Formats: sequence, structure tokens, C-alpha cells
Amino acid sequence: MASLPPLSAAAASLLRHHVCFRHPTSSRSCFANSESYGCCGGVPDAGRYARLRLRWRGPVRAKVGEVEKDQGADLGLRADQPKSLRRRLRLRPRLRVLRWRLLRLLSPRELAGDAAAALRRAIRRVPPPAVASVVLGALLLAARLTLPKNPAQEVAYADLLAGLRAGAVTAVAFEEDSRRIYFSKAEDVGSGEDEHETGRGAAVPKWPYYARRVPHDEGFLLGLMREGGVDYRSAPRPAGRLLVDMLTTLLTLWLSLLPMMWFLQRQMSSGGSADKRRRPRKQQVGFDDVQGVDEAKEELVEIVSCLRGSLNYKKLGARLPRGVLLAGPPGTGKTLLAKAVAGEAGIPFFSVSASEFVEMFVGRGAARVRELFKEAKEAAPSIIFIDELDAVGGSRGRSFNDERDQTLNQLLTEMDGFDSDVKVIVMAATNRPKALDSALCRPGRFSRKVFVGVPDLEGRRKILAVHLRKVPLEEESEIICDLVANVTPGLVGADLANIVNEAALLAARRGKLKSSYIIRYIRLRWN
Ligand SMILES: Nc1ncnc2c1ncn2[C@@H]1O[C@H](COP(=O)(O)OP(=O)(O)OP(=O)(O)O)[C@@H](O)[C@H]1O
Repeated sequence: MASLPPLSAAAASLLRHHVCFRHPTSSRSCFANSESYGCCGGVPDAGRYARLRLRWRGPVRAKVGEVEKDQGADLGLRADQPKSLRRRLRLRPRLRVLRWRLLRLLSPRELAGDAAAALRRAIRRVPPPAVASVVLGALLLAARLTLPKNPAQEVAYADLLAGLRAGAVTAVAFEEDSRRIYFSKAEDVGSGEDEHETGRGAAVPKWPYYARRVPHDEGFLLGLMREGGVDYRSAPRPAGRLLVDMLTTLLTLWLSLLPMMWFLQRQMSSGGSADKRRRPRKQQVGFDDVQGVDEAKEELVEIVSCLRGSLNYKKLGARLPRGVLLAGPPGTGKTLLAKAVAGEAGIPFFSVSASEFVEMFVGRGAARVRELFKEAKEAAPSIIFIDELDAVGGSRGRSFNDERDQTLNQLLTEMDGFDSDVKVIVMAATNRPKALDSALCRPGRFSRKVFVGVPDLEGRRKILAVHLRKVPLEEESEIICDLVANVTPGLVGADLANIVNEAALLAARRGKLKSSYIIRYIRLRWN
């Protein structure tokens, strides 16, 4: 592949994307980008065409004066040349590109190639079960349309019996694997030479009528035919009708199975495919946003220092804690604390609820755990946060849930499998720390437990202050915080955040929030 000198700095700074195009004369694929331009297979003069292609991109030319200047030199323009010649020289590459584009647009080969590529792309996007359904439907339609129309006329079973009793019926044929009984009458015997194919190669007289068999009446019918000396036989079904029936059964079965197959496929593929990869988030939350849990924060500050590298724990031969378990009543800010750790350390945060691991199929939950840890290791240093850990981390062997046990085993294995220098911390939250499996809490796994408790008066005041930060207030924030904190003993951060939000909604029509709205909401809600 030929590599030519770079474009001028100004052009290069604008041409970030590379351009692929076809060489005008050799129709080979060429490429060009801000660093180089060249051609697959080393087509001579590729660089020139590449430059032309790049230069004639409207936005670049319009924006950069230098490109215009350079362009003249590239095209062999000189200041001493007459104006008309210079104009022609400038126009020539443009016309050439235009001609090449027109040729490409009109060439049937190119058109066919484009259409085939578009079709291939479209087919690739359609799910295979849908393709199979369409193919089956099309086959059934084709078979129905090409099947010759049955010349026999349907009559009532009673007419057949009446004909037999009256001696009008001369011949009867029982169609195999079907309920049709074909017969002919004495008046039709004249046209008997005219034969009708009812089976694979077996030729029988043409049957002008047929009746549907009545269950459990065969004995009586046979008796009548024997008495009347009627010629009766059995005939195979026509191949065409056999095919149509087979396709109908197949399509009916297939369509009824489709929802189940779709569900199974969703279950099998969820979490595993690359496009469903979990995206880590950089957290904007900091320790300032979490208040009233000072003890918990103090314990976590140390981990943040290790992650940031401001605490050299390795010097003393220490290892980064692998797991941190945040335990406490609901709504006390465990999730918020974990986010704050990631936010303070400025590292990716992988958040997952343990219930997402609980799958219907054995092994899927374990695969999801594996995937999550793999992604976190690739993004290290990072934090994995597992909310409601008790959903998978409850004591093993208490239930017959194999899938849950396997998921937990995988979690234990992954936590053991960290190299000491991989900076991935697993944080988990639970409201029921006692229900956890003892293997999870042993040193080396969730050895560090941080209790996040219900905030006291001062804590409630601070939490309210955090949530009132962005709310326009009619009174001093401190007055509102004091008042509300005093009347909300036992409430946790989530309750206080909710109170502020509801009161703000109450105040929305009046523009600003007053303590009286908050008190009114508290009375409404708790009295
Ligand atoms: N200590 C706190 N400081 C500030 N806001 C808080 C605090 N605790 C809770 N909140 C508010 O409550 C919301 C819910 O809190 P969070 O999800 O962290 O609670 P949790 O302890 O994880 O609850 P659960 O155990 O039910 O998952 C937060 O988004 C935040 O707005």
C-alpha cells in the first residue's frame, strides 16, 4: 500500500475521518486520511486522486484558506499562467470526479453490486425464525396455487347412502389418510374412459362426487356396498394435497412455537452479547452529597485514598480490600455512598442489582457474573456495585434453587480470582446482612462491613440541606432544616429526599418553597 507525504497541517487537522473511494481508472479501492493516502495494490497515481478526493470535499475547502493555496501548487498552477488556463486547470479535476461519479451511477455492474450489498445487509438484519416463517408461508402459497382444482363435487353422506340403496352408485374409492369417499353413479359411466389421478401413479375412474366419512359408520356402509355389488377400493391421496397438508401442519406448529423460541433466545442471549455490554458510568456524586452517615464515610475515605494512589498501602505489604459490604436499613444512602466512592476516586462504576443475576436457566446468572467481572477488570481501576446482595448471596443449601447457588459460587470464585494488583473493588449493599452466606463474609471477600444507619437529628438536618440546595426557598434554609429535622425522628435519607420533593411540588404553583408546605406534607403523609 503506497504511503504518501501528509497534507498541510491545517487540512490534516480538519480531515479526521478517512475516505474510501474507487480509483477512477483502475477502479481499485483507495483510501485517504489526514496522515496518509494510498491505494490497495499500489495503483500508480493513487496519491494524486486521493488528494483530489480530499481536497474537493466542500467543508474542508470552504474552511481552510491554506488548502486552497496548496491546491494550486498540487494542480500545477503558477501565478504567471493566464487566468483562463488556471481556471481550466482548476476545473479539470472537478470534472473528472464528476464524470467518475456519473459513470459509477450509471454503470449497471455497480448498480447491481450496490443492490446486492443492500439486500445482503437487509437479510442479515432479519431474524432467522422470521425468514423460516416467510419461506414456509411462501411454499404453502405456491403449493396451493399450483395444485389442480379438485373436479369432484361435495355431496352429503346421506346422498351417498341413498345412491347405494337405489343402486345408482357404481364405484366407490376411500381416500387414504382422509375422510373423503369418492364415488361415481351409473349416469356418469359414459364418461368412464376419462380417468382421474387420485394417487401416486394409480389411475382410477374419474370421480364426479365425494362425501365426508361419518365416524363409526364404516361397517354399515361396507355392508350396503357388498349387498349392491358395488366396486369399492381404497386410493392414495394426491401428492399435491399431501404436500399442502404437510406444509399447513408444519406452519401451524412453527407459528405456535415462535413465541416460546423468541423467549428462549432472549433468555439465552441476554447479557452475553457484545452490544448489551454494561456501560460503566463516571459518577458525579461526591461525599458532599451524602450526609448524616459520617462514620460510614470515614471508613470509605481510606478506600478512596488507596484507589487514588494517595495512600501507599503496598509499601507496607498491605492489599486493597476486595469487598466492602454496606449494610443498613432501606433508604439510608448505601447506593449513594457507593456512587460517592466511585465519584471521589474518579473511576468507572459498574452498578448491578443482584436480582438481575437470577435467571430462569441454570448457568445464565453465573455467566452474567463472569461477564461483569471481566468488564470491570478491563476497565480497572473500577468499582462493581451489587445492590440487594441477599437476592443471590443468601445461605446456600436452604432452598432447592440450583441456579442461585451456581451464581453465588461464581461470585465467590470471581472474588477469589483477583490479582492483588488489579484495582477492582466489589461493593455490595444489603438490608439483611445476617441472611448472607458465611463464605461471602470471610476475609478476602466482603471482609469489610460498613454499617449505614438511620441519621440522627444533626444528620437529618444535613441531609435536608443537601436536598434543599437546588430548591428556591422563601425562608432561610437553616430554619427549614431545623424545623423539619425536629419533626422527623426515625426518617432516613430517602424519606427526607421525598419530603423535599413533594413539598416542592406543592409549592410549584407559588414559585418558592416555605417550611409550612413541608410541614403540611409531613402531616398529610404521617398523621
Ligand atoms: N445519607 C443521605 N444523604 C443524602 N441523600 C440521601 C441519603 N440517604 C438517602 N438519600 C436519598 O435517598 C435516595 C435513595 O437512597 P439509596 O438508594 O442510596 O438508599 P439505599 O440505602 O441504597 O436503599 P435500599 O437499601 O432500599 O437500596 C438517594 O438517591 C438520595 O436522594
